[in-house]
Amino acid sequence: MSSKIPGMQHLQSFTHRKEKECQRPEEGLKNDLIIRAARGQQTERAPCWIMRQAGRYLPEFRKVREQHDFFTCCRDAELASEITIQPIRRYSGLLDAAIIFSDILVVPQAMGLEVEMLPSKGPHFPAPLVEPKDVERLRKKVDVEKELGYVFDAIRLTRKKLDGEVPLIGFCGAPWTLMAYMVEGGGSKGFEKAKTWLFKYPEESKELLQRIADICTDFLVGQVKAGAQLLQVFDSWAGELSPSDFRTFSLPYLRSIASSVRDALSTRSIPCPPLIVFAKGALGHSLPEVVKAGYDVVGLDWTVEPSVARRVVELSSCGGTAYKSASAENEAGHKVALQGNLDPAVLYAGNEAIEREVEKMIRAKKGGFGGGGGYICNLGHGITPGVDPEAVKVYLKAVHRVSREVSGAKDEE
Ligand SMILES: Cc1c2[nH]c(c1CCC(=O)O)Cc1[nH]c(c(CCC(=O)O)c1C)Cc1[nH]c(c(CCC(=O)O)c1C)Cc1[nH]c(c(C)c1CCC(=O)O)C2
Repeated sequence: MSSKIPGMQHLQSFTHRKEKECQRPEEGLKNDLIIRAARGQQTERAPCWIMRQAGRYLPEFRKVREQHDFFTCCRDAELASEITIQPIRRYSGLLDAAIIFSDILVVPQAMGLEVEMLPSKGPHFPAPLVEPKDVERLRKKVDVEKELGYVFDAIRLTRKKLDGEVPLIGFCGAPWTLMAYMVEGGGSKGFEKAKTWLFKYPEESKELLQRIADICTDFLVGQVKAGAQLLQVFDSWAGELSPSDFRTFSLPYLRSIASSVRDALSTRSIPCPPLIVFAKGALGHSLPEVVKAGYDVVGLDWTVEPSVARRVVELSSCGGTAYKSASAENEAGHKVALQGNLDPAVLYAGNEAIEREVEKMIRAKKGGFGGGGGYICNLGHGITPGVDPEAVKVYLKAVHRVSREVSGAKDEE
C-alpha cells in the first residue's frame, strides 16, 4: 500500500538503510574503556563517570539555568548538548562517558502528564494519577518520535560535538520509579499514595507499569538509533519496596525493558549497546535476581560491599551453590559487570577522606572491586548540588591512579 505513495519507497529504503548502518557502539571512539568494561572485559584502568554529572554542583550549569527553565534546557538540543559536555570539558581526560542531559520525567510528560520543575522543591505534577480511572487521562498510544524526538535530536547533536572523545549514555527511569512520581505528584518520603496503588489496585498497577515499560522500551530504542552508546535504567525508588514487592512490581518490568530493547534492536539488525540497571536500595535483598535480569552491568549503591557483589557474580557464573539459580551471564553471553559505588557524601569530606575511600572501593584487600576488569567506577547515587567541583577532580584522579595500580593484578593483594 504505502509503496504506491510517490517517494515513499525511496523513503522506506532510506530509513531501512540508515538503520542497517547503525554502528556498533564502540565504532569511531577514541576512548572505549567503558564499553569494554561493560562487556566484562579487563581494562587498563576502571572507566569512570558520575551519575548526575551534568548538574547543579557545576557553576557553568547554574549559569545556563539562570537564563533558561529546566525543561527548556531538555528540549533545546543546543542547550542540552552544551550541558552534557560541560563536565567532559571541565574534567578533560578524567571522565570516560557523557550522559545526555535530560530527565526521567520526560516519559510521564510524553504520556500526557504535566510536570513542572519547582526551584528548590524539585518535580511537581499539578494533576497526578489519584486512582486507576485517571489512567484514562494518559495518551492511549505514545509516539516517541513525536513526543520525545527532542531527546533524539539532542543525542544526535551531542554525538557530533563529542566527535568520539567519549561514549554517550542514554537513559530512562524504571517503571516503578516513574509510577511513584506519577501517583505521588512529586518526591515523597513514605510513598504512601504510590504504595496504596500497589496494595489496593495490584492489577491496575501492573497494567500501568507495563504500559510505562513499553514506552521506555520505544524511548531507549529511539535513543540508540539516534546514537546512544550505552543505556542506563534508573530505578531510584526500588529500595522503598519490600523484597517481595520489588520482585512483583519492579523487577518484571526491568526485565521486560531489557529483553524488549534487545529484541527490537535485533529485529532491525541494530547492535545492542551495553545495558546498565541501577536499582537503588534493592540489592541488599535482590542482587542475584537483578544480576540475572538481562542487563550487562548492575549499578550498586553504597550499601553493598563491592567484594560481596563480585562474589555473587563469580559464584553464579561458575555454578556456585550459593546462587545456583542465578546465571550471571547476560544475554550477550558475557559475565555481568558491576558499577559503583562510592557514597556521594564522601565528596564533602576533604581530600584525605576521598583518597582513603577510593582506596577502599577499589583495592580488593580492602573489600573493594579489585582489578579483575568488568568494573565501571561511579558514585552509589547522583552527585549532590553542594559538592565542590575541585573535590570531584581529586576523586577522579584518585580513581585513575588506584585503578591503574590494581588493574590486571588479580592477586596483588
Ligand atoms: C529521580 C530522578 C530524577 N531525574 C533523574 C532521576 C534518577 C537519578 C537519581 O535518582 O538521582 C535522572 C536525571 N536527571 C538529570 C539527569 C541528567 C544527566 C546527568 O547528568 O546525570 C539524569 C540522568 C538532570 C537533572 N534533573 C534535575 C536537575 C536539577 C534541576 C535544576 O536545575 O533545577 C538536573 C540537573 C531535577 C530533578 N529531576 C528529578 C528530581 C528528583 C529532581 C530535583 C532534585 C535533583 O536535582 O535531584 C527526578
